[in-house]
Amino acid sequence: MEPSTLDLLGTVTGTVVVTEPLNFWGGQRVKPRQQANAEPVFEPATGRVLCQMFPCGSEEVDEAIKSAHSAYLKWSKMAGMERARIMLEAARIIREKRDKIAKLEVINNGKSITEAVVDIDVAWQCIEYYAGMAATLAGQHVQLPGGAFAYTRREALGVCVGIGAFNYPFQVAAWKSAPALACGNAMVFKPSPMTPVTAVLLAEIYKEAGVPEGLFCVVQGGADTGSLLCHHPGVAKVSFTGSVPTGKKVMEMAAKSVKHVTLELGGKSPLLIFKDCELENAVKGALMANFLTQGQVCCNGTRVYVQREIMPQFLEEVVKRTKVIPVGDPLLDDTRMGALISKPQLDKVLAYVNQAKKEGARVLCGGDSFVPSDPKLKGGYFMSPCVLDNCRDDMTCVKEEIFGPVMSVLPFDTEEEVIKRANNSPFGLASGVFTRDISRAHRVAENLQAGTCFINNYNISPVEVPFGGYKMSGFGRENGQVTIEYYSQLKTVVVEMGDVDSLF
Ligand SMILES: NC(=O)C1=CN([C@@H]2O[C@H](COP(=O)(O)OP(=O)(O)OC[C@H]3O[C@@H](n4cnc5c(N)ncnc54)[C@H](O)[C@@H]3O)[C@@H](O)[C@H]2O)C=CC1
Ligand SMILES: C[N+](C)(C)CCCC(=O)O
Repeated sequence: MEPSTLDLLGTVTGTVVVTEPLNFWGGQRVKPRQQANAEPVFEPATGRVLCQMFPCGSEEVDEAIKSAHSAYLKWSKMAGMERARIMLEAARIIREKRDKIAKLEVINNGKSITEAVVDIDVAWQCIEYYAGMAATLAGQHVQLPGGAFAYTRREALGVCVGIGAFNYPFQVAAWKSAPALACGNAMVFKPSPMTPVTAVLLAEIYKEAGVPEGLFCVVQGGADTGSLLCHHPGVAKVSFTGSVPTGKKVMEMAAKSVKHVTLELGGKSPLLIFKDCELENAVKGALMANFLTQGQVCCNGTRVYVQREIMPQFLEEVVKRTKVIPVGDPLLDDTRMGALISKPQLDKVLAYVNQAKKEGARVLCGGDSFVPSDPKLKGGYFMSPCVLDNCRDDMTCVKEEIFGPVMSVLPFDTEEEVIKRANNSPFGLASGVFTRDISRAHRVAENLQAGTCFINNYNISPVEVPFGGYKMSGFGRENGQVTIEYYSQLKTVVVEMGDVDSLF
């Protein structure tokens, strides 16, 4: 019997099997055309197969894009207020189904339910926020000589493609689709092949809210399906979230037909903790900067620079708190850290810890695979959160994005020195500073080369503020007013009121 993926309340880890089709276009779930190349999708907390992911081939991608295009023709002609009303309804439905969506997200992603609930809240807030902006889209009127004038129209781009990473499956689908839809576009979304099960819920919710059929489509697949989308002539824009190497490929593919591109890529963000900080907040900030979603967060502040005078107190406190983070069944309310996304990801992160040891870092806590006492979690991809001391800027753990719960702590002496060291990275997604000196805080924020700087907190990303990278962390933004510009184009209309003054 096919369980309904939204009939989950009361379920526990290790019990859900998803058999319903995970593609969505033409206003409904679509069965995969072929069973070839199926990939098992795992429940990270148990290592059990949750479902099969059947990648879409070129005919399916084509169908989805055609379906999105016909919806775009209707949607883009509607008034912003009309679009807003439907988007607000979608936000309301997400709010209503929040706990069930969060539960499925946990089962597929492995993060704690406490975090997943916040993710789903951020998703509906994002849709609500852009619903509010849909009716504000407007052009300018420009008076010209002789009674002539011009006006500008802010128009949709067409069919936009969203490609997501595994760490925030539902939220990233909302972050991309909300501004896209507000501007009058349609979207074809491809989730990560490791987390295919929740994007289709968003598609159903948009449909229930009243969008034209095909406006938000979901195609499943990995790199091959992704490149079909990036090469497709019917696509106007690709918004990509993922790693730097894949981002480069996406940009290259999009360049062939000059598609618009937004790239939200990886990071190795610095967090600067000055001796005049409020230490307890700085410690809490460092934990928030490193351990959300088992450390698999692009904007994490994984290079923690601590001013030498307060290093002993900082380390003592941060290690004390890291050691007591409850790791285990992600569906339990008390759990604060669940399982990493996959066995290969867990092995990769553990290998980074070993490499760090070889290069001279000292493990102050964690860094080992972890087997919870509950027997059903024996096959899960858990590890104990890790703090590394004795780090230097030239170590692998300080230079490369680990994408796991590993914090590298480094001492510094002066502001000038630490800014230079913090900026010495090809990445530039986020950064943070803890200090009580307000001039220093703003000076540091000005001088750090990153798309975001958090002052006296970390990893707070309200939908009202832009999020995105500098340097190799990408370009374009998500969230905030400015993202409207990344999902729309400006037309200038020039109007003559007199006779044509021809030179010929
Ligand atoms: N800046 C941001 O907002 C975020 C960045 N990331 C970054 O993503 C990485 C981890 O996520 P992963 O899912 O492992 O990244 P990934 O780059 O392996 O995959 C991301 C997405 O790209 C697709 N893809 C892979 N090859 C493709 C190709 N040739 N053409 C088109 N699409 C292709 C994948 O199927 C997946 O949907 C980390 O580096 C992390 O920092 C993750 C989350 C947020
Ligand atoms: C939600 N937040 C801010 C912790 C992370 C969002 C970026 C990402 O998708 O990794």
